[in-house]
Amino acid sequence: MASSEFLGFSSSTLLLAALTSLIGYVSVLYVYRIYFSPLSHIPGPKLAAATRWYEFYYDAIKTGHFYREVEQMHRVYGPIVRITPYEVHINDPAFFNELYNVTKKLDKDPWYYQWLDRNGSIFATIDSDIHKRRAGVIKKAFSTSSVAKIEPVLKKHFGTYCRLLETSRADKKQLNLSDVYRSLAVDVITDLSLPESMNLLETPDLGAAHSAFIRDMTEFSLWNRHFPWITPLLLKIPRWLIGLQGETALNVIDSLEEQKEQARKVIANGGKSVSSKTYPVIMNEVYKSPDLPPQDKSVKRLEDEIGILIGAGSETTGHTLATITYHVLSNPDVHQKLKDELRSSFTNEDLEDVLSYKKLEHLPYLNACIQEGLRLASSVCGRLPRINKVQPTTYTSSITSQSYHIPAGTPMSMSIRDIHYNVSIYPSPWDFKPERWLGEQKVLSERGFAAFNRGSRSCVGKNLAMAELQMAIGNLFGRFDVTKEEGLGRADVELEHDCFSPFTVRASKGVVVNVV
Ligand code: HEM
Repeated sequence: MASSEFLGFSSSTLLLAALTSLIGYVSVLYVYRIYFSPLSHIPGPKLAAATRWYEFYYDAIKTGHFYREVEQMHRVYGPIVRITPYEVHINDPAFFNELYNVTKKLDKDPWYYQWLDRNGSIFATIDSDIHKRRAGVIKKAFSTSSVAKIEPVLKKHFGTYCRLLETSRADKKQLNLSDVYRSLAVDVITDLSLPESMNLLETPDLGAAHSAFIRDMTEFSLWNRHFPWITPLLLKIPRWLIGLQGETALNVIDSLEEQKEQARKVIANGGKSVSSKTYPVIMNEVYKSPDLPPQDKSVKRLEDEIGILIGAGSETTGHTLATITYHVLSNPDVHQKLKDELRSSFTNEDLEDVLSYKKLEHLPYLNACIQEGLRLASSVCGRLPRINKVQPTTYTSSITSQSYHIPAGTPMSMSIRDIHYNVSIYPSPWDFKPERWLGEQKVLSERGFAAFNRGSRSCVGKNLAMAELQMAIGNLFGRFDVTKEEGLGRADVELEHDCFSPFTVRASKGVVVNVV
């Protein structure tokens, strides 16, 4: 047999046959997906309906730009669009409560939520029943009464934050609050949940390297969504080889290893606190919980939970705080009103010490600024796909009254940002207007508010987050005089890359301020 032949066929004949088969397969798939799929009646661009490579291009190659395509699809095709061969996206505030509530037991979409390779965390747990079991312990730790008990922990970390502001004032040195806010949130969440706290605000770079690591890892993970073998494979590559890729790749690997180490410590100590922590440490509580089976206490599952607590607890809070700070400093009237409220509500003696959230939670203007910041920041910008495994769903457009049948098993997603920027709920949605949350407009504004999502999969850290937002903004504007660094602009807080968390343009230096 000649080397260029196989079973009597020449190599060129074989190549032609392979090519013809491939073209045939792709054509049949295209025709099926566009004309015969159970989703073929849902409007949307044909290319997006034909192949997931469309999303891949904007999501992975263009780093989190698919959201822009989805927004454009809605402008062209209306409130429901087929954004991939398998998924529909809806932009209609009237449908939000139907999709995200406590009564319907919807699953999360495994394809979408696998991107961080944290599949054992409550965040990425797909099945609603397994989620209920796992989330119980963590929800208890963040209930209003539990957050009240950890006030001393908050005061300690916000004390460090206020000292940094004082030092910055004394040394006349600018402060990058984008980094400081993220690090502050990491210090709080790691103190509350891990055997060892990270104390990033006590490091020379105030945690800037950690913020960079979270961003690099999250952006890289977009590729993992499309090729879920990438992260597990990366973790098998020897450290020296990864080192050839540079510092960033090493930082990612080292931080992941550190999280694994913390999980091992929880197990090795049998869930007992070995540090000076006198309050229940969340991961210890998870490990000791009688409600969880042994498989829910493996190193990998604890490690997944730790990674998510750190990421979810810091990026969201950090981005929201940076957004509020930028907008308050950019609106002199708002800035003045906020300072007036804070400074007239406390004595000089009160203002010498860290203001606790218990003193701040009832101040109307402060909380209006926070609500408005949560809305504009929409710190979870990723779409949130849910699946009803059992029953089909009917979506009726609140605008055209047209109904669409969505088969059981279809991922259906909505984006919090779409609701928060809807003109019928929030007129001039791009403007920072704390007044929306006061007086008569408040009812409508609150009806649309979804920063922490709604229903059974809503944010478990909401109470902690609110306390942190109140303390960070209340202390900053109540106790310090701050000005914007020249050049600071809206792009420094605006969503550019949707990595589930909103990331700004890479060139941004963050929200840099002077304390005067
Ligand atoms: C401004 C701050 C925050 C915002 C805007 C926010 C927003 C959200 C949203 C929208 C979700 C739902 C995600 C989904 O449906 O897939 C969520 C889930 C979650 N958040 Fe937050 N979050 C914030 C702060 C925190 C903090 C401080 C923690 C710390 C514990 C935290 C931990 C979590 C966890 C663990 C989940 C997954 C919950 C589950 O699936 O049961 N978040 N958050």
